[in-house]
Amino acid sequence: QTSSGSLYEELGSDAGISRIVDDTLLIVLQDPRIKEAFKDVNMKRLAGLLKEQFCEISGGPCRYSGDDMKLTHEGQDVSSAQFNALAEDVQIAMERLNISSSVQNKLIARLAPMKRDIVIRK
Ligand code: HEM
Repeated sequence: QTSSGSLYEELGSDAGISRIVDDTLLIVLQDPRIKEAFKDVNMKRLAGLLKEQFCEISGGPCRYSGDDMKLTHEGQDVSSAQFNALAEDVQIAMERLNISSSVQNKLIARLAPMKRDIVIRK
């Protein structure tokens, strides 16, 4: 970890983010709290978009090419508990990849503000 390093670099750049996203989605598909929501979703496509998104929000060189979070999750009826479950799954994936908790917390902190767009239901 260099002093000039962005969160993107701390996460292991493209290869590291790729592993985080792939592992997260495997955990999500086993997670009884949220797996149902993804049963008809093209997971390969979702993985590609999440990689772009995580890269961009961590200060990497990618640009997210998907739909905005509000539009995407409208009609999914995502609850606050489900949002928290997904964030927890991202954290579990990072923990298993031996990413330090300070770096884990930084990524989670950048995902947290998306909650207001993703969760409509109170
Ligand atoms: C930190 C939280 C989350 C992030 C960053 C996130 C991010 C994304 C992204 C980038 C996409 C792809 C957008 C596109 O298709 O253009 C997506 C799609 C989707 N998300 Fe989320 N999401 C989050 C939470 C959730 C939760 C909690 C649920 C449900 C339990 C959920 C359900 C879905 C579903 C079902 C799709 C696929 C929509 C479709 O292809 O029709 N998401 N999400």
